[in-house]
Parts: sequence; structure tokens; C-alpha cells
Amino acid sequence: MTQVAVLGARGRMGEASVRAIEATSDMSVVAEIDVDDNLREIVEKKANVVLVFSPPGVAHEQVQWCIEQGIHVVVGTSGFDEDAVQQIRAALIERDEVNVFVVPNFSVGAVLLTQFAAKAAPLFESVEIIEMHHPDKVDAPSGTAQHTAELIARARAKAGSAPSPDATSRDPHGTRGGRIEEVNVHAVRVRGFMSSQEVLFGSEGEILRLRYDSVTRESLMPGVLAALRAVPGLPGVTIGLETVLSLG
Ligand SMILES: NC(=O)C1=CN([C@@H]2O[C@H](COP(=O)(O)OP(=O)(O)OC[C@H]3O[C@@H](n4cnc5c(N)ncnc54)[C@H](OP(=O)(O)O)[C@@H]3O)[C@@H](O)[C@H]2O)C=CC1
Ligand SMILES: O=C(O)C1=N[C@H](C(=O)O)C[C@H](O)C1
Repeated sequence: MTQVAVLGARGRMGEASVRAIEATSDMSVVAEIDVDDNLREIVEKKANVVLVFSPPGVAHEQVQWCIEQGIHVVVGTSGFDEDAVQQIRAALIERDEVNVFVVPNFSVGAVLLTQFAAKAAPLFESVEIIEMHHPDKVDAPSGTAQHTAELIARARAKAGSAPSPDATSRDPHGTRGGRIEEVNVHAVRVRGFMSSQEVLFGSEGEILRLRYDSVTRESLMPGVLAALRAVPGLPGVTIGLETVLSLG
């Protein structure tokens, strides 16, 4: 029986995850940690895996703490970019028995979109990302958009693609969006969305539009459970649910 501790347990993803884990026959929740709870409970309750859905501002330090305690970690919190992953790798040098699985998005649709986008990336002149989320989300861009932009940029660099053409020389309000490794990213926060993303590709005379929509947090639970089951067998740092889905 895998004993799971959930960080951010009373938040939107934490609550849904506790319910999903408790409904399995091979995993149970031994610690539900939220703001003001003591992390020591994770060790006292003998958790084998920690699932992290605490806010981006606190999750980095908490992941480091879990590594120091020798406990595997599944990171759901957004904002674990290349720098953050490097810090995890550095911490694992001292604790090479610990595995960390960073999952920018637990939705199968989102994982497939990201993979398709990386494939399409060198084949079009232009690419931009639009991510759409609920207005209670505290960070932008989404971790998913960050991950997608990094994979697109890597695929374009490998193919020697030129940057997307853009004649804009005046944009006093920043309406062209943010840039992640030369990919323009636009973050939308509108009530009614849960999590959606579109990647637009274009060449002369044609547009390819890739899109996914997650409309409930329950849609992410198969991915959460798959990641929790997989992490003990994934040495070091692994990024992206595609590893578990045998796609990437
Ligand atoms: N990988 C994926 O597929 C997904 C990732 N996410 C990411 O997960 C993160 C959480 O999202 P969501 O559940 O919507 O956010 P919520 O704000 O609903 O949940 C976060 C919870 O963590 C609590 N918290 C605050 N400080 C601490 C602390 N020091 N230790 C433990 N818990 C703390 C918050 O309490 P309080 O509100 O009182 O501050 C809140 O209950 C975000 O980064 C989001 O982007 C979300 C959905 C899917
Ligand atoms: O905050 C959210 O809701 C989500 N956050 C993750 C992200 O930043 O990509 C995953 C999903 O998009 C939902």
C-alpha cells in the first residue's frame, strides 16, 4: 500500500486528489497538509510519496525539504521551470535514492497537445500559445504553457528554424504577450474556464490550431494516480506525464 501525503490538501487540486487516492485500493492518504500545518507530519505518518499542490511561492522549498527527508515527490504545482529543475537535480546528488516527478499537466489531452505541438513546431513559420484559465489562478503563464513553449523552442532550435516573423515595433501595452524562449505566450483569465490551451501554427496560406480543454479537475485524476504509482520506479528527475503514457 502506497502511503501518500498531499501538500495543499484543502485547495482545489488537493481536495480532488485526496478523494481520488482514497477511492483506490492500492494507495491511501496518510497526511493532508495545508497552510499552517507542520510538514513533520509527513515523516511521522511514514508517507512514501508526497503529492505537491501547494502554491508556487512555497512549493519549491517544500520539495527540497521532502528530498532531504528521503521521500519521493510528485510535483503538480506550476512554475517548475528549467532553473527549478536544476535545483532539484542538485539536491538529488546528495539523496540519489529519491525520485522527483514534475508533471506540468495531468490531463491526457494536454499531454497529447504538447507532444503534437513539438512535432509541428519546425514545420511552420509562426507559432504562438494562448493559455486560458480560471481567474483564481495566481500565476502566469501556466506551467503547461511554459512546458509547451520550452518543447517548441527546443524542436525549432534543433531544426534550425528562424524565429517567428513579427514586424511589431510599438506595443506600449504589452499586447503581444510574454515571450518564453522566443515563443509568444498569451495568458487569459476568464471565469468559466478551468484549463485550456491553444497553440497556433502558421505558414503562408495555412493555419494549424491545436487545442485542449479540461473542464473538471476530475479529468486530471487518472494522471495524478498514474504519476503517484510511477514515481518510485522513475530514478532522478522526470518531467511530463508523457513518460508514463509511453508517448515521449
Ligand atoms: N499539474 C496539473 O495538472 C495542475 C496543476 N495545478 C497547479 O497546482 C497548484 C495549486 O492549484 P490549486 O489547487 O488550483 O490552488 P489552490 O489555491 O486551490 O490550493 C492551494 C492550497 O495550498 C494551500 N497552502 C498555502 N500555503 C501552503 C503551505 N505553506 N503548505 C501547504 N499548503 C499551503 C492553500 O491555502 P490558502 O488558500 O489558505 O492559502 C490552498 O488550500 C497551482 O500551482 C496550479 O497551477 C492546478 C491544476 C492542475
Ligand atoms: O491553476 C490551474 O488551474 C492549472 N494549473 C496548471 C498550469 O499552470 O499549467 C495545470 C492546469 O493548466 C490547471
